[in-house]
Amino acid sequence: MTQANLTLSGRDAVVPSRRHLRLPPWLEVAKPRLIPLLLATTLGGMALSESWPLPTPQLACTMGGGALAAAAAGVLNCLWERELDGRMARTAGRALPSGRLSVRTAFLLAVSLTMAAAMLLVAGVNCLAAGLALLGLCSYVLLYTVVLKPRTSRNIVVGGVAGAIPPLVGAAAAAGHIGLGGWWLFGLVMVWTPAHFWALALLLKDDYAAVGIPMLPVVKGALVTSRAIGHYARLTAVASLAGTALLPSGGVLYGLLVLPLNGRLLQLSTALRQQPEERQRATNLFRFSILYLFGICGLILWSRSGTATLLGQQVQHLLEHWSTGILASL
Ligand code: HEM
Ligand SMILES: CC(C)=CCC/C(C)=C/CC/C(C)=C/COP(=O)(O)OP(=O)(O)O
Repeated sequence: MTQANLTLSGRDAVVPSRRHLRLPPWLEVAKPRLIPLLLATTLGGMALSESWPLPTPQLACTMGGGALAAAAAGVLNCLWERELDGRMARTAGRALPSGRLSVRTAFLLAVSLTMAAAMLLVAGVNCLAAGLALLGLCSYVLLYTVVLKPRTSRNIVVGGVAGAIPPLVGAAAAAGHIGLGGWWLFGLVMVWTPAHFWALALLLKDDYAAVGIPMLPVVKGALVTSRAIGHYARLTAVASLAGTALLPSGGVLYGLLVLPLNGRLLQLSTALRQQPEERQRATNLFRFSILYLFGICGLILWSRSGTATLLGQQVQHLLEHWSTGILASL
């Protein structure tokens, strides 16, 4: 398969959900396939607060408002990049560049989604959560899409702050302020983003090079990118362990169960570092990066359940018993 063909089908081969049916134009521009993981990190931010679990109406308003804000951000990103998308193989068929959706309709959709998100979060949650959601929207559209993406190869190191804001929205929704746990998950998503996206960017570098977007693989090549990915993967693995101390309950169990996730992340990033040009290795890492973050958020949520708390206490008792026995035998 030629490079161009692989790049053309790169989207289908790489982005997990691309094999599904095409969505209606007005839904496609909202980038709905990103929203489940963004909401998972929002839930993770909530579960890290002492106020977890939330009353159902507050939980529903937070998730609904977060989804609407992320959708609005996606539409605004597609609006701003419609000309650029039209020139890249992966995105040329999108609703705006292909004319399946008008700019006017998309703009009205973006304004409606933004207003609906703000109203739902202010009325059903609190002003801090609403303000943070709008900050996430603005940082994705203005800071990343408009300012950083076309200018610097480190665009997602800073631009990643946009995708890391949903945990802050969740923490603010649960407790009315952002505690240490919320900031920890914010930081974890920040350091997770480069490995997530640069693995994909390795597969799409011809696309980005053709339109002059200075993604790291275009500017520095596959070897430097794979090294940077390894650096951030290690940073992610270390940062994830802080959850053991920051979770209000079930931290020991979380700390044990996060180890295989980190092992796989480091294994895949090391494999890519050994063969940076091997496209399947980049694909494997990109796909796993999504499962990894779902896994982290799933562990955070589960560790706050009654079952996990009981199990965690037993594991902690066992560990204390073993350590006492080891010390006694020395
Ligand atoms: C600035 C930071 C980020 C960049 C530049 C980025 C970039 C991308 C790109 C280009 C795609 C392929 C999209 C497509 O072809 O339709 C993608 C897919 C994806 N991203 Fe990221 N991403 C970022 C942050 C995030 C964050 C924070 C999350 C969630 C917490 C996330 C979740 C996903 C998911 C779930 C997919 C797969 C979507 C699908 O299956 O169609 N990304 N990302
Ligand atoms: C709270 C809140 C609303 C936060 C916003 C979070 C958000 C929507 C993050 C999106 C991250 C992402 C997938 C960027 C890709 O943009 P891209 O332009 O590089 O992707 P593309 O090339 O596929 O269009």
